[in-house]
Amino acid sequence: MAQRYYIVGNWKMNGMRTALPEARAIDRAAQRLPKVEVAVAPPVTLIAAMREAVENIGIGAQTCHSAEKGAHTGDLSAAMLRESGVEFVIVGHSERRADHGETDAMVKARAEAVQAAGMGVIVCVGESEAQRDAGEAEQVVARQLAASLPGSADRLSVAYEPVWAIGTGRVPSIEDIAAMHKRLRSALAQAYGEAGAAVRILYGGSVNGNNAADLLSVAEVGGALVGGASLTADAFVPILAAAAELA
Ligand SMILES: O=C[C@H](O)COP(=O)(O)O
Repeated sequence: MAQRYYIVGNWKMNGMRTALPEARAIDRAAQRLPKVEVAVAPPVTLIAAMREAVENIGIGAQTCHSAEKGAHTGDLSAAMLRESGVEFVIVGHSERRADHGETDAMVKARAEAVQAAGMGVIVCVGESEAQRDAGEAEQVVARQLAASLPGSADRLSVAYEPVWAIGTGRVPSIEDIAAMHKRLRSALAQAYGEAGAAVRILYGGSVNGNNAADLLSVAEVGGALVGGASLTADAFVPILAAAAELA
């Protein structure tokens, strides 16, 4: 494949300072596996310490506000996150959409704010189990993507995460992942023309060391967004190794 696999660990609301040795071990593995682009999005409270602790992995944030500043108690702007040491921000994760009512329009605005601050952005989309069962997964996700995408493909990645596969140990069939990623690729071409081809499409949802090779082998899967299995080096490094093996 032309681009390096992009393997991103999303620590969600996990990790105190006692987790920093895990980040250091992931960092050492990433140094040994230069064919893979590795990143971790820790909770905001760990960003500064992780910045000090690692050299070979990217560091990201898990969400941000779309405004530059103002009366938004508890929120952080893209520029603040950049100053704190991150290079990318995940936006539109299904947990943000469900827990905080983030709409497609909000996701789009956040993605544009992240780009305006000069960082990479990962826009997440995915169907519910009911939508998958109703045979509507592709249409729903394509619609969600079209409404969530920023105006530019600059430093953009997309993560396809079926909601029902997150943290459940269940993954879609290889055929279903292939069909969805193909659909997303054509949606990106429609949105951005030629520039859409450079956008990496990650798969997320119960990725682990045992299934990573199969999932990353699917056409148009350019990496993975990993939750639970990114919290320890023991679980995460086998995923990085699988990507390196395929690179
Ligand atoms: O952002 C990561 C995803 O929500 C996947 O989480 P998971 O690997 O624990 O299923």
